Amino acid sequence: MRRKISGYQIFLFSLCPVTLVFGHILSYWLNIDADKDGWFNVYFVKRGWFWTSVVGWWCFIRYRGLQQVGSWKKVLLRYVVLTAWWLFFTQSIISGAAPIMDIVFTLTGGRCNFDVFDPNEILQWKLNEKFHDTVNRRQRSLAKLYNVLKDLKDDPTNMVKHALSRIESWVSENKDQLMEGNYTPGQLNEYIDEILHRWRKINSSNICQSLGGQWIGGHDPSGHIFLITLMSMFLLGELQAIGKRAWRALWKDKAVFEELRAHCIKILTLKTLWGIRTRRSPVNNVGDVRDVLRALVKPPLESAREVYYIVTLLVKYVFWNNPVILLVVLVGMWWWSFLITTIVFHTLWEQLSGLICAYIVATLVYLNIN
Ligand SMILES: CCCCC/C=C\C/C=C\C/C=C\C/C=C\CCCC(=O)SCCNC(=O)CCNC(=O)[C@H](O)C(C)(C)COP(=O)(O)O
Ligand SMILES: Nc1ncnc2c1ncn2[C@@H]1O[C@H](COP(=O)(O)O)[C@@H](OP(=O)(O)O)[C@H]1O
Repeated sequence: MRRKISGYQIFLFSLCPVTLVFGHILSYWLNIDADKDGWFNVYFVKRGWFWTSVVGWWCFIRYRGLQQVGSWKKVLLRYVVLTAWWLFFTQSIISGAAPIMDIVFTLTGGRCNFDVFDPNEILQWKLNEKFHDTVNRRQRSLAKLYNVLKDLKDDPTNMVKHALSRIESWVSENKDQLMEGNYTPGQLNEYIDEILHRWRKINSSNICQSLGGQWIGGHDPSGHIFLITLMSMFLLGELQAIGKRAWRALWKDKAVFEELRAHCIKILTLKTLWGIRTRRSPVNNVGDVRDVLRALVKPPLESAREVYYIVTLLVKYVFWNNPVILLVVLVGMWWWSFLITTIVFHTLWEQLSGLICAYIVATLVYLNIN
């Protein structure tokens, strides 16, 4: 018998593909800059599986409890399958072996590149502006490369020494003290490339990054699109099972909003220095200094107490009673980052391969959830 697909499942299975198409269309009109090193990307998206696991796991505990062994076994199995696929696809879990996305990249002609100097500037010795996309990243990569080359300085030729001195001068921006040698920038690039590839098997983007190299040339399935598709489908997929309970809990706590309103009103109507009437002395008709002092100290203390009540209420409402709010916020954040990736980063084919690899596995996992 054919199973009927619900409206929610249509949303679940179409969210990422539709966003990819939407983002691709937007990319023709929009020309935006996205900061790869921004806190949102570095601390949230790039550690996305961690946040997704914590929030998903917490929702599960709060809505299903740990007693119903039957239900958590199934959830755990789905979680393990998705986690294993994320690990195999994006991380080097077996020592020496590259993750699937990096194998695809190297098989299609990509490699770790060390074109540090501009080969066309033979006399000027300029840094290659295509070596990493921002000045900051270029400087950081040069610092890494410098440290690696320093460890290799026992190399019999003095080319390493030469490369080192040139990179050092760029890192410290002390270009005038360059030691001249009989090499062209292109030769030095080739040389750095050759010794590093000879010294170490650079088969993953992580190793390449740690040496300061640039991972370019092949088909590079988008890690962000892959990870965000997997994370969103996991969170939204599990929401199917806890959704009704979560929805009921959200409305059961309505009294909280009344309480919050009352505390906010209290803050807004607190008597300030200007609102307080001082008692006047019958002798010289001067205001009571104690009243003034009270007016200075009391309102801030009372507002601090009210703010404390508001924060406690909100934390209890969101984190303890309704963690589904965290889940929805997280999905919203992932969706936004996904959209930015589709507009700014990778080719369409690289976005599609990232999407398809995550989508197929997540769809198999969530098509027959019950
Ligand atoms: C709603 C109900 C949900 C039910 C959940 C049920 C059960 C869960 C059960 C158990 C879970 C137990 C504990 C969970 C808590 C913590 C575990 C967290 C473990 C981790 O994941 S730690 C590692 C975190 N690492 C990341 O997140 C890295 C992600 N980043 C990447 O993969 C890459 O940076 C990239 C692919 C995004 C980009 O790569 P590049 O292109 O830059 O190379
Ligand atoms: N939404 C986003 N916001 C900021 N940076 C993003 C991004 N999507 C992708 N990137 C960056 O683009 C590069 C390719 O991403 P990916 O292959 O994971 O899709 C990565 O750079 P870095 O690896 O140099 O940090 C990544 O951080």
